[in-house]
Amino acid sequence: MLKINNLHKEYSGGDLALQGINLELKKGEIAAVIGPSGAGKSTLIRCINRLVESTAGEIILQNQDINHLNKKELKNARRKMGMIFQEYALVERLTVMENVLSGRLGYLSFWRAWLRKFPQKDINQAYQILDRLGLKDHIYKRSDHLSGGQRQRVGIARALMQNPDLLLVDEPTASLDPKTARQIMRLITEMARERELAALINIHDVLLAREYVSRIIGMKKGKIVFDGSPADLNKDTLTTIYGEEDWNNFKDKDQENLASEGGNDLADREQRKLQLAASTSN
Ligand SMILES: Nc1ncnc2c1ncn2[C@@H]1O[C@H](COP(=O)(O)OP(=O)(O)OP(=O)(O)O)[C@@H](O)[C@H]1O
Repeated sequence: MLKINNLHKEYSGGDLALQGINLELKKGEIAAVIGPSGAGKSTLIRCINRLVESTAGEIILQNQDINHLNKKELKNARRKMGMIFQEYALVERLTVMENVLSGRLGYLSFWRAWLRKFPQKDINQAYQILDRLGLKDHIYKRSDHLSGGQRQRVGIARALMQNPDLLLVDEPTASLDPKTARQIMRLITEMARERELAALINIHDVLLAREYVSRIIGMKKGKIVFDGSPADLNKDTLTTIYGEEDWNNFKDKDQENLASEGGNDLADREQRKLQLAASTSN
């Protein structure tokens, strides 16, 4: 559903953020993008919906060449791409419901959008999604009265309201505590699976990526240097992505992180330990 061919991005200051990215994502496929700071992860995600204009290369989304769409065509194509941001990007003074409904703005006529006059079916859909995401009791609260985890759920709900085919997710857990981060990552991947959405998730937390997605894309200096399953992440591949480090401790660190993650029930933690053991056994 998404095919990226030889994508380049050079920022005006001369930074070569993307240097020949080739990538294909199938319908319903969820991939995490990992890599050191400055690798180009955010730039890649933002080039796909043209929040950042790429310098060369092709982005084919459902047979449309995104880089060559006019304004109206781009508006329509963007409806199919739900974006979830690290800092939530909510309108703070608006309620949860108003923020979620704004995911439908791209579908309304100019006057309906101007007057914020949403059809009843959109309002019903918003209630359903908010219920599914555990926000039923917060629907009419102002967004700035919510916790970080609740705000990110609103961000997820708004993206889902677009009825997207692709989720573009930029560091969704970076501002959250470890337990909330896991809940958010679980929700994003669950919702994508339920709706058969493809998703590209830029995330710094390798453990979370490894736990929740089956495909990991590793970037370094604007290039893809790893594309494989979580089980393929080992000392050598981590060194390729992040550089030299004592990765022997990586497994022990997993266990420490588990121990410090208070509040999870035992079964959940045992399950995670088993997954970690399986993925580090080679
Ligand atoms: N708006 C911009 N103008 C100029 N250079 C930029 C801009 N945004 C990013 N860059 C540069 O492009 C390169 C890639 O940045 P990008 O933010 O995509 O990396 P990243 O992997 O997402 O990093 P991080 O994990 O720290 O967010 C970096 O060298 C960065 O300095």
